[in-house]
Amino acid sequence: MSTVRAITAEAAARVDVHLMDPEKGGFKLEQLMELAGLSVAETAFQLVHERATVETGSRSGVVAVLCGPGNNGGDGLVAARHLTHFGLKPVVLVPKRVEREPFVGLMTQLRMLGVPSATLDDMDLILSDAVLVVDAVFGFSFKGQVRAPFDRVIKALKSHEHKTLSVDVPSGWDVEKGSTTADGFSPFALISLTAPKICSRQFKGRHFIGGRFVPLDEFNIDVPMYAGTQQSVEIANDSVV
Ligand SMILES: NC(=O)C1=CN([C@@H]2O[C@H](COP(=O)(O)OP(=O)(O)OC[C@H]3O[C@@H](n4cnc5c(N)ncnc54)[C@H](OP(=O)(O)O)[C@@H]3O)[C@@H](O)[C@H]2O)[C@@H](O)CC1
Ligand SMILES: [K+]
Repeated sequence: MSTVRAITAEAAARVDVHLMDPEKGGFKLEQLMELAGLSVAETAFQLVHERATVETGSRSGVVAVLCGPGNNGGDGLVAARHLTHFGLKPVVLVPKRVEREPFVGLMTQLRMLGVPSATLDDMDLILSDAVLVVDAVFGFSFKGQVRAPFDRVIKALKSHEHKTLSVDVPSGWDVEKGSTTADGFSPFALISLTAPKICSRQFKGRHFIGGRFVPLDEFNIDVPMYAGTQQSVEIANDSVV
């Protein structure tokens, strides 16, 4: 079995900076976020269909997308937009609005598509109704103890972990140490962007890699073998080293 090397939070931030340096990577944040969000949406769509819920009509087809105040949250907003075009029914929950781009534009795009934006008061209802929950609350820049109002969000995610896909890092996990409590939040699926973070060595669920924009060999990262037009690849959950 082939292995995939995990990277530290610091290495992940370094890759980000390099990619967005006009003299080096030449990317804009919006471009990377679009590709990251597309890979999240593709994976979420696959998981919804595997669970045979949309086809049987037994559930609502609602995908709850919980978005935090950083770029992880931005990935969630992009994913919600793609999911609408894929024929699913996302509902976004953004507990802390960010009044700068690309967040403002992404929220406008969602409004134009008629994607509902829920409040914390609706959270429990929406999570219960959802066929899949996308956790885009915190990514590789999360530090310390979860602060309000996100403590409430992480607690609610715990109750729905059996149907939660986490983006990049299970929210609330230390990016290196992982879950710091034995009975902590443990999502059933994770999509690591670019490369798994160190904490994912302890992750036991279904593990995907997405964010297909890193040049091969450039950062000493194990870029997975994406097939054809695929934006994400599933890896064996004990293959992260
Ligand atoms: N190259 C790639 O792979 C790409 C990756 N991308 C994505 O970007 C993600 C990294 O994004 P990021 O750096 O903006 O940080 P992220 O983790 O979303 O959160 C920061 C926010 O959380 C807050 N916050 C922190 N700790 C907290 C606490 N304890 N309790 C409460 N709040 C806390 C913090 O607030 P502050 O501490 O600043 O007040 C800040 O607002 C990455 O994981 C991936 O998903 C793509 O979009 C682009 C290409
Ligand atoms: K997350």
